[in-house]
Amino acid sequence: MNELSDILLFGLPALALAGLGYLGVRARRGRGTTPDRTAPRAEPEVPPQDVVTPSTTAPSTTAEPAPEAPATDQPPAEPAPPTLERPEPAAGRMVRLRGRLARSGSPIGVRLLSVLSRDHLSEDDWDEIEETLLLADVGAGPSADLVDRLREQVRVLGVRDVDSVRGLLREQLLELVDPSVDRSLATAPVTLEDGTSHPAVVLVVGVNGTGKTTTVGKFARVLVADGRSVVLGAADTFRAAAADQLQTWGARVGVPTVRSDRDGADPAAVAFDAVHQGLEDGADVVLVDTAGRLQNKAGLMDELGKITRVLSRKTPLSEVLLVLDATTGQNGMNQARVFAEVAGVTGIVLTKLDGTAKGGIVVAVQRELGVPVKLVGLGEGPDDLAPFEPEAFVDGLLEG
Ligand SMILES: Nc1nc2c(ncn2[C@@H]2O[C@H](COP(=O)(O)OP(=O)(O)OP(=O)(O)O)[C@@H](O)[C@H]2O)c(=O)[nH]1
Repeated sequence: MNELSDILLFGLPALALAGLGYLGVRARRGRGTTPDRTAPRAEPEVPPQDVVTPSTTAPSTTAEPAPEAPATDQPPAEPAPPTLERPEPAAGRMVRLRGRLARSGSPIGVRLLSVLSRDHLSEDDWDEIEETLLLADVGAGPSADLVDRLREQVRVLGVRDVDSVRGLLREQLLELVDPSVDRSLATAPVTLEDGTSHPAVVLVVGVNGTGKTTTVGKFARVLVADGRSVVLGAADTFRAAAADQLQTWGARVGVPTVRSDRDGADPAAVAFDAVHQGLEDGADVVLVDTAGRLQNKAGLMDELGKITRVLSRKTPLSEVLLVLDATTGQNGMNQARVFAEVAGVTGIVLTKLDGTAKGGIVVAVQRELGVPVKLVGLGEGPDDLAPFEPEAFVDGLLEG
């Protein structure tokens, strides 16, 4: 009953507000609501929504040019809708990591190989190898395992030349990252028992500043590049600018954003409205950004618990992605544990992997949580989000 009243109290007003925030699409089509006054004014390139098709088909990536303004005293024509961006396909983006790591200074692969190719490997050398792995956040257990296995192989095979050592190291690192894990993202619409088709709902959680909103924006582009229709839900109602930020990301590729105009609105209500909108539009995927402030575990549990409860009453959650900042090391691991416990995480997005020598956190977080890394952030560019590929990752570490 409480939950029902939550929806009645917060859901309905937020639905109305979200209607306002729906980039003006309804207003422009003459359905009587007011246009979105909160669309970021500093973004003149944001197209009017009626250029965009927020429904089952992928938004057109080129907009029709506006007709010439008539030379009469009629009201001035609307400005020409700008061309929507055409995001790059996501396949193969991981290879960028190599170049990005090379710029980061001391990739672990270079350090490991320089020790491993010494003529006689002393105890100190093996300690140095283990220390390098630890500094890269591989974690104590996996680092010790890798050193043991390498020691054994080097002893048995007696290899010293750099190419053979590189081969052994590559094999061992790959085993730690585990290429056999299923890293696919559940973004296909789901058919419920009653035969109705629902959008895949992806909830994105994580601590502020890890790159959550940016990741949701980049992920929308990945999906659009793949021909999917997407609705964004700005359930990070704690920071008003986060909704603007998300809306701008979406508008660049013709994806609508459901948001509330009220600071501190109920995030569960906004998330609910986003899913409702996705259903109404027949969208393939609804991506929901959350605030996830980690002031205390109970607060987080309340907030995320309510969002998941309210959403799953409408449609099942397809993915809960935890965004972690690769540069935060052990601190990131502590956050990961709390979120995994609270939110039922199904995949990790590791951001800021560019420019850090701490890529080993991929191994640590997967081992600790038993959840695979599915996406990685490789920079601040709009298409710098890549599906995680173990081979390309290890090659990036070794050859960066
Ligand atoms: N170098 C780099 N920067 C990134 C990456 N992903 C995100 N960022 C940057 O990280 C900063 C924080 O990103 P946001 O998306 O605002 O973080 P957030 O977690 O949503 O933070 P809140 O909205 O405050 O909750 C921004 O400057 C992003 O450009 C990445 O993969 N690499």
